Amino acid sequence: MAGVTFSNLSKSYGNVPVVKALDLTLKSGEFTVLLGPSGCGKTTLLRMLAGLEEVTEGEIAIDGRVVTDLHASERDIAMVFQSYALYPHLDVAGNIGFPLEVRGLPKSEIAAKVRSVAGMLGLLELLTRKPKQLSGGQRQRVALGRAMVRDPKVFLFDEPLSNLDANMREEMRSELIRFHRETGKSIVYVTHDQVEAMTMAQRIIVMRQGSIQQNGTPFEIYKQPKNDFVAQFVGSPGMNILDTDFAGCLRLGGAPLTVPAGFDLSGGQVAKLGIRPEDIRLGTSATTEASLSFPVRLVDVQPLGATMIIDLKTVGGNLPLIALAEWRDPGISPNSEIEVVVPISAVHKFAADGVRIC
Ligand SMILES: Nc1ncnc2c1ncn2[C@@H]1O[C@H](COP(=O)(O)OP(=O)(O)OP(=O)(O)O)[C@@H](O)[C@H]1O
Repeated sequence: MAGVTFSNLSKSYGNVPVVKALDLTLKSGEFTVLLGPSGCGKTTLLRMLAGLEEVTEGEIAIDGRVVTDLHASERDIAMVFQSYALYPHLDVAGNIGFPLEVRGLPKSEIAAKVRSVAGMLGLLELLTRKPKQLSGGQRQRVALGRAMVRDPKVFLFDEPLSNLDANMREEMRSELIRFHRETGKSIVYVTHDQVEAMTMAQRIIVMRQGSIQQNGTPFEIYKQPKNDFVAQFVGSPGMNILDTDFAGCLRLGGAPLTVPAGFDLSGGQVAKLGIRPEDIRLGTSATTEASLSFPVRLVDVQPLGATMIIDLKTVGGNLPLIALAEWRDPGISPNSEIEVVVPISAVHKFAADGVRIC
């Protein structure tokens, strides 16, 4: 099975670099998600892998074979786009079977392969429909079927679910996970949606401005973000990052903060504290864990259903802080003060340049 290696890979448009000297190896059979904000270079990287975009510098290898200068058709990959890119004049069977028609396979073999793939994707009832007679989710399944029928070494997906409504997205996420489990194929999947990344990926590559910020499992990315950018980008809502400084003691937005014994300040290197919204407890409810606690003002509460987002501001420093808790009456009204408690095991520390301090 196919692993992918990018070596010192760069891409510039004119003199604007969009992928910068990137070194990355993707394991064979892994479901890898390229995650990052709009414009960070994810699609460009995927298109270079697909052979749809020229490389400015560096090398790409699939399965140990250098493909940098090979035409897209010689790379044994299949790409599924956000826009589906189906042929409107062909029915579902025609669209799925198209790559095999091009290869000149016998009609009976094509029909058998199309039925097998359509069966896996729940499309057997729809084989004679045209794309315009299908829902968005069904169209995306046809696009997936057209990629699957080729049995490529690597599947590439470019934000394939972003045109679907929330329910359909959830359903397709489950199908893609099942598809990967059943085929064991290498998948490289581009998205800026961190929920998609967390739910489907075995490995997440977080990108920003053409460079890799972190390469890790979803657990590593969430629990041990390498810097404050990853910490804030991953999570919904993202991690709170609070500026600190030292003036005799640790201060939070200028207000003194008492830290419990065992809270290592790494010789004053800590410039920012990171706290996940779900790790914040409201009120000084009894905890046996060593914790940070400080006063905040309640700004607003936004119920989400099972949970609620609580907007807070630190007292003294006026730093915004978001907490996530089970939906209930917070027991206080806007502008009143309350103590928040955060176990020190849940506090992330970052240096002034944003790099994680372990
Ligand atoms: N053909 C092009 N000519 C010039 N600049 C381009 C071209 N294609 C992409 N870019 C620029 O390269 C940068 C990276 O684009 P890319 O599409 O790879 O980002 P992305 O991370 O996939 O973003 P999105 O999530 O919005 O699709 C962007 O600043 C974009 O404007």
